[in-house]
Amino acid sequence: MSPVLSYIHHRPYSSHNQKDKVDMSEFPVENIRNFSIIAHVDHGKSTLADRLLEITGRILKTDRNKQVLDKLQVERERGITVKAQTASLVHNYEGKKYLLNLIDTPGHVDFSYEVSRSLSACQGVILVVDANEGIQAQTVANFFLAFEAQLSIIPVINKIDLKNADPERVEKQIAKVFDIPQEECIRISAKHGTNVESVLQAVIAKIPPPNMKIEDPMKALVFDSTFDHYRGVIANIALFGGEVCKGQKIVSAHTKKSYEVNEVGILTPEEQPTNKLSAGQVGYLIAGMKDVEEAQIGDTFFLQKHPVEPLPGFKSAKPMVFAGMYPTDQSEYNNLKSAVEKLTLNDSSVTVHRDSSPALGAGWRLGFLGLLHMEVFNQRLEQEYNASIILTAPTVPYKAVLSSAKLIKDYRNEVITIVNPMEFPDKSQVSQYLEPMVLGTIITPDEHIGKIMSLCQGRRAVQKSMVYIDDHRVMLKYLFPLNEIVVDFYDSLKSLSSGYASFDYEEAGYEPAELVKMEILLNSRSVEELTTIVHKEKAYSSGKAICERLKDSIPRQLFEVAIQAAIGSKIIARETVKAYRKNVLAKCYGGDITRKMKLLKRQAEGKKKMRSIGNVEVPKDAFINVLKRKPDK
Ligand SMILES: Nc1nc2c(ncn2[C@@H]2O[C@H](COP(=O)(O)OP(=O)(O)OP(=O)(O)O)[C@@H](O)[C@H]2O)c(=O)[nH]1
Repeated sequence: MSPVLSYIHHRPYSSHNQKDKVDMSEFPVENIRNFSIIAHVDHGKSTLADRLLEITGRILKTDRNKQVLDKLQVERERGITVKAQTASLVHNYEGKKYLLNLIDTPGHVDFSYEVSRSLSACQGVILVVDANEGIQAQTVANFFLAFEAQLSIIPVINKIDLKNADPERVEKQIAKVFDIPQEECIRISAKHGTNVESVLQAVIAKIPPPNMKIEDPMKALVFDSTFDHYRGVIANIALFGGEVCKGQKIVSAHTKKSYEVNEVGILTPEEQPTNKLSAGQVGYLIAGMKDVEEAQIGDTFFLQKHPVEPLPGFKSAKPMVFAGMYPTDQSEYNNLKSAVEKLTLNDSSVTVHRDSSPALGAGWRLGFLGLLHMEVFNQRLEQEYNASIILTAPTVPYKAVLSSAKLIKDYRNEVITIVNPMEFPDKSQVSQYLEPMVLGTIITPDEHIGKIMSLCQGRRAVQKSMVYIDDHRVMLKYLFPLNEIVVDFYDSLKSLSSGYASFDYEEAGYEPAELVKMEILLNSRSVEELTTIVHKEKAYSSGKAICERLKDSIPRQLFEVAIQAAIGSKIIARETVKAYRKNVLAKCYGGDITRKMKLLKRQAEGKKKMRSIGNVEVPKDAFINVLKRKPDK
């Protein structure tokens, strides 16, 4: 982390905040607005949020404060928002003072679950669209989330300063796809601050104040929660009625446990304690909860003396991608366990189940929202907890309808879900396998349609619709088997379209499929991390490709290594790595002992990054690389 980043990371907000304490008593409900900014990745949501924070005096106009709402190190490095953050802003308009609660939302397709939960605390959204790129797949997905939640939508065309900006064309797209009149669009440059003030005015004028009453019993919706080592769980809440203050006894509708409130306050975006939070307001609450499970997202808190009907929660996040995770060295198990526990405290969308395997020892089977989510989690474990891990091939949740003979023997449910390829039931016990499907939206300039259609066909997808959103851009809908898009579909799509096509997807149930378990063998020993469930039609090509790629990633050893792909006892592909000995001392003529020692030490360190399968040594990072197909060109 650069010194500037570390400054932001640890002390995100300047002392400017201290002078500017927000007095909550100044804000009756009609002067409150709760809103989110939604957009396709990179269309400028965080930049706009920063500008809004600046205009309202929450942060200073310096480069150091750039993208204040993107707090995690991975977010800064990857330039994506992973976790939603909240900030309360004060703004004067037409002689009145308003409290504007901005709830930041992540933009990537993997995190659309976070978007929908942020929206539940809002009455309106700012829909940001890039003036050059126009409407993209996530713009469409996010628009419909907001539309279905019946929120007011303020369309904003950003980056009008760009040379190729064409705000008029984007306004026409918005009118066509979303049925929003062109003249409602606000043209801005978030980067330069141009016209950003009118966005704030639109928030006040067009988004209704929350329709909630202080006289009603206290009802607080938990829309996010984080864990702090000193203070326990910090729950972000939106008050749908009544008031809550320090010292009161509250109850969780979900766990039925009661707590005494230690602190309430608003986020500016750092925590600022207040005397109380009232109906319509958004803020945080601390009540001695030790575990994020105690403040589940979607839960309702109420006062012990005044029980209420809980608010409708959200659908809980459904993991779409599963992988096994094991410590490279079993003696590291306990350290890794505590790192996984700490990380999942702040990311309740990861599911964790203990797992063990004869080859890899004790570990976990983790469920993620998507592959990016999995990579971000992995990166955080390595960066923040210095953990060294082995990840197995990601798999999607398949289902199997067990045949009656098998059912009678095991007293089991008729349909089982398989998240671990090692537990894939044999064909003889199954009457039907099912695979998860998704409905994908692709938006692309029309010159790439041909290549994209053949990419989709190659992924067993079925086209559902094709609509022109303007003269040159097309929106395609396809039904995909989830397995076909999980690993590298997005990379291929980007590379085929020179980066211009965008993609988003939603769940679309299950369909029958011919599935088989494919094992990879190294000198006849199965490599558990590479065992996958594949479609029968794809087994040969995928087995062949994995063997070829493994051949490139396995260094030559003292003996010959046979790499094979097998379905049951049938070998479907084979490659061979010829024997060879790498003599690291070969370059070391003469008798410089310290240099020899150095080279041997380096070789030993290299070996630590290897995993032995039987007597074959495989570099650890070979596993995930081997599974990634090369982007189709
Ligand atoms: N020229 C120009 N660039 C902009 C403008 N607004 C944002 N950008 C740039 O666009 C890129 C993406 O902006 P972000 O604000 O990080 O985008 P985002 O939508 O928050 O991205 P996610 O958080 O990953 O969803 C950055 O390099 C910004 O500097 C603008 O008005 N004009």
